[in-house]
Amino acid sequence: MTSNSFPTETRSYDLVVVGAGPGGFDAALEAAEEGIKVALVEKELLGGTCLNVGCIPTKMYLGATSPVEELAAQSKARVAKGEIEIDFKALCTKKDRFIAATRKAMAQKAKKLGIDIYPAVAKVIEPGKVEVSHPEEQAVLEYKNLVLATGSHPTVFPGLEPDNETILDNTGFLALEEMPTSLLVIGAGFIGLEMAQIAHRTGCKITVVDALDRIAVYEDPEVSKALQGVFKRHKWQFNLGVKVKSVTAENGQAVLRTEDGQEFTAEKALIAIGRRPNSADIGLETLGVETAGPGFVKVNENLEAADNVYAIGDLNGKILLAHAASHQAGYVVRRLAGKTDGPYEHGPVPSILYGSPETMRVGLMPADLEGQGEVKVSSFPLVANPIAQAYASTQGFVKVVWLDGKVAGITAVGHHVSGFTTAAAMIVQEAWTKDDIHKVVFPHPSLDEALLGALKAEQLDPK
Ligand SMILES: Cc1cc2nc3c(=O)[nH]c(=O)nc-3n(C[C@H](O)[C@H](O)[C@H](O)COP(=O)(O)OP(=O)(O)OC[C@H]3O[C@@H](n4cnc5c(N)ncnc54)[C@H](O)[C@@H]3O)c2cc1C
Ligand SMILES: NC(=O)c1ccc[n+]([C@@H]2O[C@H](COP(=O)([O-])OP(=O)(O)OC[C@H]3O[C@@H](n4cnc5c(N)ncnc54)[C@H](O)[C@@H]3O)[C@@H](O)[C@H]2O)c1
Repeated sequence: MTSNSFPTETRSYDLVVVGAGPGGFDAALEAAEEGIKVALVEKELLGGTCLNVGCIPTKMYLGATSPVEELAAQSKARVAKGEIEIDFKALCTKKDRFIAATRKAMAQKAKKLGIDIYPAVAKVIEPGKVEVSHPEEQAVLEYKNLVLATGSHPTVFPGLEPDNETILDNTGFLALEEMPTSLLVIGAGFIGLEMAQIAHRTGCKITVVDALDRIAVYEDPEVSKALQGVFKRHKWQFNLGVKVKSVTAENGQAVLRTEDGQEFTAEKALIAIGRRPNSADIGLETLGVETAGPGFVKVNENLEAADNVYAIGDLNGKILLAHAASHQAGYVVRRLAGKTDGPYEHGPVPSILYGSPETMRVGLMPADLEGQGEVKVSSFPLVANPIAQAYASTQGFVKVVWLDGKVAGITAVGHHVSGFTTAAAMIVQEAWTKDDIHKVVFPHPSLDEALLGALKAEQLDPK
């Protein structure tokens, strides 16, 4: 990390940002672009969870291994045959190089904008003052405004703790030099399902265990069902509605025991059961900041946790997504620059579970709208779409959710459905009626036409 030398005297800034993930880095960058004097403190790596052990490495793996699924689909349709061999070592090198180059570019951009970067642990010592410490150095930074963007870490419980050799969390999984031959995936959420797909594509046998009775629980139940249907055809073993008692490393194997007495063994286990905020040890008590649940920082309608102290991104627990953190950063900077004085509003935030199939969701689903008006759904199966046919990936559908005749939400499951997410977000944001469909020309042939088909389809009561 290109760093600022540690000062012996106290330095003063208009804005001190703690954490250089998508929230903190974007806040620092946008503030500097507004002419605000900024210090950015990061104790590990520029880019935070997302760049180093989250969004980006998982997508590098999913992208590189995607041809495995595409060939498998064409081979089932008997139009192609053969095998794709993934050079996992080469993939790891490519991923590491790309991430390092991105960090370097980030540091250069920050330097160009005059941001002082401190590679240090930050802690608020009193209102208006942050101590930054490094093994050998320490300094105090004074702030007029403070943005806390310290992110989150994997949830662990006694008995469910990674050693990052046999029992992995996301960081351990992404540090593997070779994929295991079998993997126990504990938690069928975003991380579990994306990482299970990566491992599956390298030939790994997958066993999924979740406390709930369906996978991808944040998705519409029909989407979860379709997703699970595809993974079952991949011969993944599902054990849902099961409470995990412990997972331990025994003789070089991962052994999982459930509360109902079942035992599963595999070469490795992945624990992906949610995230907890990094809110301990950052000096919140000196600011009188309140937390909720496992420590998510409570913020007001302006994302303020205390006077002139903002908490954004995973730390406030509103939406644990990188683009949500960046959007919150943009709002805070506009507020500091005097460009807005209204409350934070974000409109529909899209969510995508990557892989093949993918899921996309934006806006509200029928379960969110109970008792709110006349709710209808219309859908279109991918099997009737020529591009889905061309890719021999016809499992899945697009579903539009209507509230009182206006689009309130859109979801989809299938190969490459993330491609029309931004279009879907705009349609939800503008709350299209059926008449608005003619405002935009949809290209032909395209997967987007499945979205058009769902918008045009008969509106029915939700199941
Ligand atoms: C495997 C995985 C895949 C993901 N994929 C996606 C995806 O595809 N799309 C998506 O939108 N989201 C994804 N996410 C979620 C996304 O990574 C987070 O929502 C996002 O990183 C949150 O950004 P943030 O800035 O709030 O925090 P973080 O990115 O966690 O950054 C916080 C930073 O603060 C630093 N820090 C903490 N405490 C201190 C301190 N006291 N002093 C100095 N520095 C400190 C940390 O070192 C860290 O660098 C994924 C997450 C994981 C784990
Ligand atoms: N593509 C993306 O946008 C993406 C990808 C990865 C992660 N993320 C973000 O990271 C966050 C964390 O991901 P995650 O997969 O860890 O969490 P998650 O909340 O998506 O899923 C956690 C799963 O673990 C299960 N679970 C919880 N406790 C359990 C227990 N004791 N035993 C068995 N199962 C248990 C839950 O029922 C749930 O299905 C997500 O909320 C998401 O916001 C996003």
